[in-house]
Amino acid sequence: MDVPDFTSIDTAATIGRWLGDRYSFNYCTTNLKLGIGYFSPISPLPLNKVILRLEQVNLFTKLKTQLPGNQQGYPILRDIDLEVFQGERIAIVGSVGAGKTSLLRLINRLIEPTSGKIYLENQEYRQIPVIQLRQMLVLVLQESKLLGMTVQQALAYPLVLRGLPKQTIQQQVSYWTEQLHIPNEWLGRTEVQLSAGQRQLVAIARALLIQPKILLLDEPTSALDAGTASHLMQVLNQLSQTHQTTILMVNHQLELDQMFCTRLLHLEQGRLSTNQTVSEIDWLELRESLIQAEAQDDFGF
Ligand SMILES: Nc1ncnc2c1ncn2[C@@H]1O[C@H](COP(=O)(O)OP(=O)(O)OP(=O)(O)O)[C@@H](O)[C@H]1O
Repeated sequence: MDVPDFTSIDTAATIGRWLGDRYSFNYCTTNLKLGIGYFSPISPLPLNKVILRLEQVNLFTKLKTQLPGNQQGYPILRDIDLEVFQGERIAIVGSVGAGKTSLLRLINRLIEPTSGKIYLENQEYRQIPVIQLRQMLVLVLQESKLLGMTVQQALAYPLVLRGLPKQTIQQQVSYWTEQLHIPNEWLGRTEVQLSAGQRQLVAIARALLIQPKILLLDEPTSALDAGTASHLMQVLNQLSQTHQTTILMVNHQLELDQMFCTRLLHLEQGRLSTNQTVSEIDWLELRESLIQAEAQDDFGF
């Protein structure tokens, strides 16, 4: 995408169009559409089991130099109430710095809320041993590390920790690498020998190998080409339908959110302004609101 032409007379309109492309229903999704064509229709979910619940969750980050009168720190997430049903596919959108990644990190317990409670299958987070929590939910961030391992070792590692027999581990690794079209040549490579997109795909494969109940994905297609992204979404779609895996995904491509997800959360300055099923969303209004918020953040209008 080209950057705006700041010399243009109609700068605001140019920037608006530029930002608009980012939230476009067509941007980067031409090939995705082909993939989406393969999606089996989203079957109605038996929304009968709440798997995750957030109650009045607030997150403040303390600044090193606190301003007088602001001893609480900087607000990142405010008054988040959320119920997630098993098998839901939830898109999280919001402009830069709205708190999307922080929400995923909270749910994955990489950070603790300043106040409020989080429950997984009705058990309060602090009562669940972290090791057990890590097996139930997995977070894939945009930048994933292989921690000095080869791809093969990194993929096998979570299963080795579980003490599974070598043959089972090999079968599982082969199954998921095949599913995600990860070629055998990558298996001997280390992190520095992989592109950003290859690393992203390997990180997702590793998450799927853990077979979590909840999969947290931070912009899972950001480094992938359209064809690979489309294939990934098909795999995730199938996983969600066959295993009732719950997926929460930060993603800026609204068309993909509309096709793949069952519900959408819109975060605005740390608050949940929208929490609706995809059929209830006014997509054009949402797009406009995202563009406006970003223009305000970036350009002050
Ligand atoms: N460890 C931290 N210390 C201080 N502030 C932080 C920390 N982590 C996040 N923040 C702040 O919290 C806010 C939300 O950050 P977060 O990364 O969750 O936003 P986001 O919606 O994921 O943004 P983006 O779309 O740019 O990834 C930002 O203002 C950010 O500067």
